[in-house]
Amino acid sequence: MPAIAARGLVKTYGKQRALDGLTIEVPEGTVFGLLGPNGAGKSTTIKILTTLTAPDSGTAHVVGHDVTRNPGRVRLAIGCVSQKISVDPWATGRENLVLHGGLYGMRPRDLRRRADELLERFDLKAAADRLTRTYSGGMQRKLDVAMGLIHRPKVLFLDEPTTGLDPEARAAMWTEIAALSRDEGLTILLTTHYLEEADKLASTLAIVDRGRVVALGTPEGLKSELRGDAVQVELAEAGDAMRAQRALERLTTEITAAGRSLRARADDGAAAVPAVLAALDAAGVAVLSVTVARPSLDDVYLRHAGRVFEEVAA
Ligand SMILES: Nc1ncnc2c1ncn2[C@@H]1O[C@H](COP(=O)(O)OP(=O)(O)OP(=O)(O)O)[C@@H](O)[C@H]1O
Repeated sequence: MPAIAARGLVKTYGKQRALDGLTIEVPEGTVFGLLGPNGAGKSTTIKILTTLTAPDSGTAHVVGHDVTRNPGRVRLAIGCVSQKISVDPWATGRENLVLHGGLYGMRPRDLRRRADELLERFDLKAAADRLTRTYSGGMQRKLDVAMGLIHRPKVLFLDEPTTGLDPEARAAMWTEIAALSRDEGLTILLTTHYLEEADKLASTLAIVDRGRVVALGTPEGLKSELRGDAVQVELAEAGDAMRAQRALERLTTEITAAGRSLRARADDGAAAVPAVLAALDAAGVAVLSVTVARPSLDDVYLRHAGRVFEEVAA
């Protein structure tokens, strides 16, 4: 039985179709990433799976319980860490954990022990009895995740767990999330805008666009579907994009233009560079740079959603 199974989820807000038949299945003990730009439908999916809102149609089960028929069972089995930090700034780290565990009706002795265990695990022991308003963003985020785990859930939902963190705190959070799934067999569903985060953490990835899953697989599998290298050309003038596109048609495939950037694919990118430069020069197109890279998740996104990820996110 999968830990999470959602089939054909549809959710509409007024005229806005947030989910348009989204289907995912998450095996127990794995980290599943929902990757997509702002407005793709990631948070709406989490809201449905965590019983905060009901789908217009479709079904969803979490650890075997139907989210609409049996929300109480689902809530006991899951931990949620929402996009916004939910720690009480006027309580200490330990108090936050105890307050949160109390909501689940945990017994005081067990709760104290579990709070200590989590403070230790998230390296917050020294700060445990300080008001959390004195914590750094990274520490607050760690406490937030610890709160989500207080009642020993089987499935943890993390909605953009590293948004707003500096690179160091982000890397530390990645280490924690990977360890949670590896050491404790926790099933984790996370949403992210960061291609790098999805690449690093998720064993399976669903790329979401306009409320649907447009690509599904392991990060490596998705990347290896793409043949050859990605060639990116920065033009001096956006007005040259059409001419440049035509000049590259015989040398590369899958050419797309966005502003002054052109992306294309070539079997051997490095070998294609001189020919690309020569063809653009012959067409009278001024070039600022040409770069070649192995396919990234960005290329996977472009292939499946027909758009460049960063642009959509911006
Ligand atoms: N309560 C609401 N009322 C109206 N529209 C909503 C509501 N919640 C979400 N939407 C709309 O539904 C669409 C999907 O939103 P959702 O928050 O699920 O996307 P997301 O992928 O999580 O984006 P983000 O990365 O910004 O959190 C968006 O167009 C959004 O504006």
